[in-house]
Amino acid sequence: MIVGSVPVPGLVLGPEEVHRTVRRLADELSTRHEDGTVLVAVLKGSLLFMADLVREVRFVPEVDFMAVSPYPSGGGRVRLEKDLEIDIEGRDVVLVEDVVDTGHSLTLLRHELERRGPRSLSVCAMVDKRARRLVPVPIEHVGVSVSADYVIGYGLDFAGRYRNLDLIASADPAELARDPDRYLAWAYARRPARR
Ligand SMILES: O=P(O)(O)OC[C@H]1O[C@H](OP(=O)(O)OP(=O)(O)O)[C@H](O)[C@@H]1O
Ligand SMILES: Nc1nc2[nH]cnc2c(=O)[nH]1
Repeated sequence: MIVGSVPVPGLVLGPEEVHRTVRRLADELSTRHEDGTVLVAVLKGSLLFMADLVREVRFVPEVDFMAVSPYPSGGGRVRLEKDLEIDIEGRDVVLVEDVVDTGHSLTLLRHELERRGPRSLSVCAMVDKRARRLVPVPIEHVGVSVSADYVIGYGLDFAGRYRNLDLIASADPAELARDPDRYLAWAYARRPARR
């Protein structure tokens, strides 16, 4: 979105809508899951989402973390950077993702978790960029589907910025590549007042 000569991101979900979305997803999970369900967050982007989700679910979750990263050679290949600490065989597992883009990361993660023999496995993703998908992969619980190419906020960064925002916005990656701080003033002006 361009206002005058200053490009600004498009708001996808404001802080209230983010919170409502997390509550809805937590309700969905709570109808299907019971105490002991393992919530696996994918680092680093799922940091805020996971922190909010565990406070909204109505069962006692166990939490663990994984991380993946693309091979430098590219081509959509992804490798596991950090593995779980717990054994998930026979457990109900929910993978908590901030965003699904091409689907390469989620495909690897689903495969990795499935082969360990969980009792059930589902995915809860805050943002689904469906139009960008290169590999079809199931997502059982979706927060918001967006047509944007690139989103920031609520865990999603550009060069380390914007993760700590309570909102989700679409942004122009070319603009961010030119100036990673481009949207900081816009974003910080929208931070909720401190309680
Ligand atoms: O569907 P894909 O194209 O594979 O993209 C999705 C991946 O991208 C994000 O991580 P990111 O690489 O931004 O790392 P970060 O969470 O550590 O910032 C997200 O957490 C997924 O793991
Ligand atoms: N920040 C950010 N990271 C991503 N990784 C994959 N897609 C995205 C996105 O839209 N935004």
